Amino acid sequence: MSLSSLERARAVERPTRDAMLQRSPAVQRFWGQNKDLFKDAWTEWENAASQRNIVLDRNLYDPRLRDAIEQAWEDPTKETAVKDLWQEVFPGVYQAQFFDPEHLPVLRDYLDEVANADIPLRPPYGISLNRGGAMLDPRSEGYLAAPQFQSFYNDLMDAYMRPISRLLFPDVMGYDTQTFGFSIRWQENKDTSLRPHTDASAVTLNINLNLPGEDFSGSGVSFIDSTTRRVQSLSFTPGTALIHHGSVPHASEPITRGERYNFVLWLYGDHGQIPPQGATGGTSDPHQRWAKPSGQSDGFAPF
Ligand SMILES: O=C(O)CCC(=O)C(=O)O
Ligand SMILES: [Fe+2]
Repeated sequence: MSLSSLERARAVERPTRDAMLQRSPAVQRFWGQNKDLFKDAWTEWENAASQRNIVLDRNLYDPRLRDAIEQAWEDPTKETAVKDLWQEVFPGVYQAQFFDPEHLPVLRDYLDEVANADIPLRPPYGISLNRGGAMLDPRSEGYLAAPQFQSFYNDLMDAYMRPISRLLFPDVMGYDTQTFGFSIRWQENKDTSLRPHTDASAVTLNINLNLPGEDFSGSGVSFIDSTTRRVQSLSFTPGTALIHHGSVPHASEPITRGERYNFVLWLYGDHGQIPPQGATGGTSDPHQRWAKPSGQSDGFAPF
């Protein structure tokens, strides 16, 4: 009897955490050789599993953000309503309510089902290996290839993140064709913090996925002003997001109690290009900002 893709994906022997941390060539081969198998397995899982009744759609967004975004797509000259929802909370760092806390359980239930699917998922290992996280973009090996998730992710990147980035950071225009993303789960005594760093992105959107009442202690993200050296710690409430140039130095402070969940999403240009330091951005008009670039993914993954 022949096994289904889902059964075969579940049966594949997985690389150890040590091998992943060492980035051994065998790990690379593992993801490369099983790429199509895992993609097929996610499709099969989607058609069969208990998450069938979970719908990932625009109801997840904060209603004010969703309305403003939808109006701007209809009439880009109304884009200021989107910009007005973002507050500059540190030089070059903006905050807004992004997902609706009341609807976040839908996304979190879905991600729990993903974890239970028992299909190998590659955790993010940019700066350290995060146990509870997953790669989200098709350019990444071992990404979350479930079709429903992918259409939600694509809409988030194309309809929300890119125009918001262009509005807040005019220099990002043209350095935003490529998408990249991962999820993180911060846990006390496990994956607790990240040292100060910059991201290899033109722009980074960091969206909190904690549910109302799902509290944690510590785990702020501190930002460093490159000009004044001032440091400020920013904290997340359920569904809030921060957006900043990847070049703004930041660090994840230790989590001391509970868990914090988030999506970290990047845009950058073809071949990993980011805007030159100090660029102010050319002149683009609203209709150019509210448009999806025609190019394809260049397949380049920063990590
Ligand atoms: O703690 C956070 O949410 C920030 C994570 C981060 O900076 C990164 O993954 O590059
Ligand atoms: Fe970062």
